[in-house]
Amino acid sequence: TQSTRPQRILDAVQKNATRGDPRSVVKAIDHFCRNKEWAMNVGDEKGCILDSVVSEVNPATVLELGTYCGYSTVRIASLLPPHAKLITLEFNPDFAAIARQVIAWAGLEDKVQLVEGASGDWIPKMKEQFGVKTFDLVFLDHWKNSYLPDTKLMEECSLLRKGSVLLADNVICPGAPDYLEFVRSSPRYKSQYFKSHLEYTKVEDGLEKSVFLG
Ligand SMILES: Oc1cc(-c2ccc(F)cc2)cc2cccnc12
Ligand SMILES: [Mg+2]
Repeated sequence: TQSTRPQRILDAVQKNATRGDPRSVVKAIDHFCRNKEWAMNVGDEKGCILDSVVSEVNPATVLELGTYCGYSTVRIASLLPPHAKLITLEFNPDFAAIARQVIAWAGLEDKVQLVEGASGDWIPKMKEQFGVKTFDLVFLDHWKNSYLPDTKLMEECSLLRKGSVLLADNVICPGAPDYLEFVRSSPRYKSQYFKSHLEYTKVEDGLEKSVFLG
């Protein structure tokens, strides 16, 4: 039977990465996607910026919107302090099934809760379902036209506190113009653009870091 690209990414991890070693999982996926098949992981260049923001925030609670194969989930979770929690939402069940196995291979299942479904449905349930009060860090990496509505929804659900950090991937390519306009013009956010490149390419892309001011 024909395999899918996420399946081939998982195979590359299971063949080339060491169980329980998150950095080797990240390296194996980057090597596969740079040399064999492009895939929409945040990648190593933007991934280093992600790592620096995670380390700076040192979050106890993280929400990731858009798991795909779990590449950024593994990058983030590998940097979290002992009792910190990462909740990652994935709409596509096939992606979620692969991501669970990638996260398990990295040995990070205790730090990660992967939830299948639509962000718009799950964001209002975060408090009651997962006992989350607020998120210290949110990584937006799902459908670009969901960035803005989901951000407004997180505000409405009081899931952001003074100092919560939003980090958004792909603000240039594919682009999230309405989101960028909002966080850059709103008095309730302090925004900063980190120029980079679309994963595994020379095309411009970047991450937008926005601190919620309360
Ligand atoms: O990092 C990403 C990249 C792309 C993308 C796809 C095709 C292109 F030609 C260029 C960029 C899509 C994403 C969708 C969701 C989360 N991240 C994405
Ligand atoms: Mg992305």
